[in-house]
Amino acid sequence: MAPHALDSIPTIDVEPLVRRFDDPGLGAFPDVRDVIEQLDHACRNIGFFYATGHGVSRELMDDVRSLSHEFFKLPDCEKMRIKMTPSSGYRGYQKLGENVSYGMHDCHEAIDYFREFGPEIQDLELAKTVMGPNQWPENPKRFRAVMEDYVDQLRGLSKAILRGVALALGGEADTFEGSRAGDPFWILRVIGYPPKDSLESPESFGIGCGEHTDYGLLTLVNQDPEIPALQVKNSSGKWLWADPVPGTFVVNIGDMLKIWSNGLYQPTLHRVLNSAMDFRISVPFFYEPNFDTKVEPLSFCLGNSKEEEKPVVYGEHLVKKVLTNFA
Ligand SMILES: N=C(N)NCCCC[C@H](N)C(=O)O
Ligand SMILES: O=C(O)CCC(=O)C(=O)O
Ligand SMILES: [Fe+2]
Repeated sequence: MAPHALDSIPTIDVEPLVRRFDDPGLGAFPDVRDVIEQLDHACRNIGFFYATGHGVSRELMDDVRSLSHEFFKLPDCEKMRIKMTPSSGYRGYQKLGENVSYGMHDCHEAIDYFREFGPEIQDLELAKTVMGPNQWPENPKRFRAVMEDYVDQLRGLSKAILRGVALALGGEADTFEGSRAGDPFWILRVIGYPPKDSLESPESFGIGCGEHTDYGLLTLVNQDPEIPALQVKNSSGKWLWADPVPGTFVVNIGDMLKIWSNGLYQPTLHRVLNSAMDFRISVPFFYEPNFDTKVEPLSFCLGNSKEEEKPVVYGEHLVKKVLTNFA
């Protein structure tokens, strides 16, 4: 069935999935079935939804963003102490305009954290590009501990949502575990979008973040309240605002889910416009497959399209993206 273009982004209360996460009969509960149906609808038709009932406290979500504000307010020389370079595995701080989307300098500064590799991956030639220690600032003092706690919680939440997505596709709940995504790579991007009229040469930048799809399985975005900035392109090509709804995550699917679902769940183009007068923070968490996994259509998804999606090794896809982002 062709996707049905939605004119608004649905909200899904994922609480039953979170509460019953470890129940072996997960897919049989009526409340879980209800969530699965909503997930299927959202993933087929728009690839985006707001998640409520996710169990991450409002205090933690707010804390993550306010520590990020504090960091970006520091003088440049202090921020540059955790500068991202090729030898840091592209992990660390990038100043305004360093990230590039399709040739335009994005109007944001950011810190990238990537999952650190265990010994099995350390020997992989492919992993060398993004290998290195994560870089944590000395200030704010609580930054590292709070972000690490946040990553732990979002890993658990993403796994729970993906159990629902797996059931929605008609697979077993643990489809995205084990050798597919049981040892998930992840990325945390702490992003700051300055108001454009605060810049000395606004003409040298593109928009906050140029249109793109995300690279992996699932993205969970925690954005500042009251600043509409994120836009999502629906299947009729219309840009919809994903306005902030305090206490929710904006969730979207990534490139790898398209391959695994053989085209049924397509990642959606989105972009960021920073037209507000205030500095905006957004902290997306990207939950990805195992770094060395070969992603190919799931056997029970082959019938979703006449053509078969081409397999890719997730790590190759990521490295290619990272290298073009900082060209
Ligand atoms: N890990 C993820 N998904 N990061 C998204 C960054 C998107 C901007 C990037 N310049 C691009 O064009 O892809
Ligand atoms: O800032 C946002 O709301 C989203 C950023 C984004 O799409 C990304 O970093 O992939
Ligand atoms: Fe994105």
